[in-house]
Amino acid sequence: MAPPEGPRAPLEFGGPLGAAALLLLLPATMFHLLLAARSGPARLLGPPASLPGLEALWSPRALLLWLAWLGLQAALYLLPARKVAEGQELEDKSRLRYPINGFQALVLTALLVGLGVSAGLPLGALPEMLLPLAFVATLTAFIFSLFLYMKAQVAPVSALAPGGISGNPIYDFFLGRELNPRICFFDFKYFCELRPGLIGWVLINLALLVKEAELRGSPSLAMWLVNGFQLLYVGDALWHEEAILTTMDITHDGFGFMLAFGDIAWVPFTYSLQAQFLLRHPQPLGLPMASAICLINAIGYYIFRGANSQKNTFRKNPSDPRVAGLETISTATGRKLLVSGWWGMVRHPNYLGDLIMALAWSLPCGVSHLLPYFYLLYFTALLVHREARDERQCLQKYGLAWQEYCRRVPYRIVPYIY
Ligand SMILES: NC(=O)C1=CN([C@@H]2O[C@H](COP(=O)(O)OP(=O)(O)OC[C@H]3O[C@@H](n4cnc5c(N)ncnc54)[C@H](OP(=O)(O)O)[C@@H]3O)[C@@H](O)[C@H]2O)C=CC1
Ligand SMILES: CC(C)CCC[C@@H](C)[C@H]1CC=C2C3=C(CC[C@@]21C)[C@@]1(C)CC[C@H](O)C(C)(C)[C@@H]1CC3
Repeated sequence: MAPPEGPRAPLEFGGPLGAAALLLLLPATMFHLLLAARSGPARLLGPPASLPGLEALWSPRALLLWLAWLGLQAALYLLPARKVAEGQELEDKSRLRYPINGFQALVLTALLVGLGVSAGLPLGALPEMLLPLAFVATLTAFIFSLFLYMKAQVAPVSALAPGGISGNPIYDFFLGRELNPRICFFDFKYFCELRPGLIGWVLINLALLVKEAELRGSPSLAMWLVNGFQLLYVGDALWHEEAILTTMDITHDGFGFMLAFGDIAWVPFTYSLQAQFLLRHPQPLGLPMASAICLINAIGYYIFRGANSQKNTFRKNPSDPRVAGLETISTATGRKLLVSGWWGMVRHPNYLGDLIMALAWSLPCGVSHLLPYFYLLYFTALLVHREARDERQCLQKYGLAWQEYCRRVPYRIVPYIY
């Protein structure tokens, strides 16, 4: 269907050229990281020691395993949910409904994996399959994004996202045209954002821990910390699953290659980079340092969770006693903006907490290599860019009230610094 007339959102990521470059660069970066983590020098910058042939990338066993994983997560998504939540109001004033059973999917997956392992499933063999698994995940992301692009051609105009209707096929394929592509109750974006990739990430971490125990007798303290911190992060995301319904990805961004690849390939295979690194590059870690890193993670988590929960509670019910006493600014839309509490400290306190946790995930890997700090570097860039996008949208939405908020809360992410 033709895109709507009228003002269009400004092009992001350098427009069609930037999008075309990212289509190649993102998968290339992911494979570079996978190869670097298993190589001796583990260099973040510079070419990998050797390039894999097709036989190292393509494996029918990996394809089967990958399809079984997607099938399992889809089946768990379709199980009866403890709650069905309503999303934000859409342009046509309707609200979509979403099953809240992500945490249940995580627990059931853990039980199934536990059963499998006790029946002889070799979890420690998974790290050897990361390359072909990442390859089929990338192929799936391309094919799936093509399907999403075609599906959007026949979707009603009201179902399209503001950012993905430039009319340029490469740009729209990358950013995603349809806001909430679904087949019946199955919401592709919501499913992909929280299930196969996020749960896959902790499963890969666990497999790396098991492999380390096989190789060295027991997992290292550093490996335990990385596994524990990231499991907490994923468990928290699934426990607070409903909160994702107010994030930018669900309310504003279309579902195209960027999110499809990000969700199902980038997250599991690059977010597990620290554990991949530790398997081949063991790092000594004493108890005092480990305790300090735990404290950093706890501070980050406290800020991240406090800020996200405060905003969610406020958005759901501004007269909830937990947020009713906070200072606010009224906006012309009828919605208010918090100007005290976490959201009075900086304009994105949740990003600050997330970044502090990112640092804690890298520190167990020591300071001899830059590679395990990739997540921290990438994530800083992602959040700075995301913050700028969000500010633009908020200024458009709230106008003068947003300017007043920026005046009262001048720092974006880090108090007195940025
Ligand atoms: N690990 C990862 O790879 C990633 C993690 N994240 C994490 O996801 C979480 C969600 O991030 P994201 O969706 O980017 O953005 P936020 O959750 O920060 O949401 C931004 C929205 O919050 C509302 N808002 C902003 N300021 C205020 C205020 N003062 N009072 C009330 N509402 C306000 C506005 O929406 P409105 O007014 O319409 O409600 C704004 O558009 C973050 O914790 C982030 O760190 C994000 C990206 C990647
Ligand atoms: C591949 C590209 C460079 C960028 C892709 C970005 C995506 C990987 C991220 C965009 C927003 C995300 C969120 C989470 C994971 C990463 C992606 C998909 C999130 C689910 C992680 C867990 C958090 O608790 C959260 C708040 C639920 C996150 C929501 C945003």
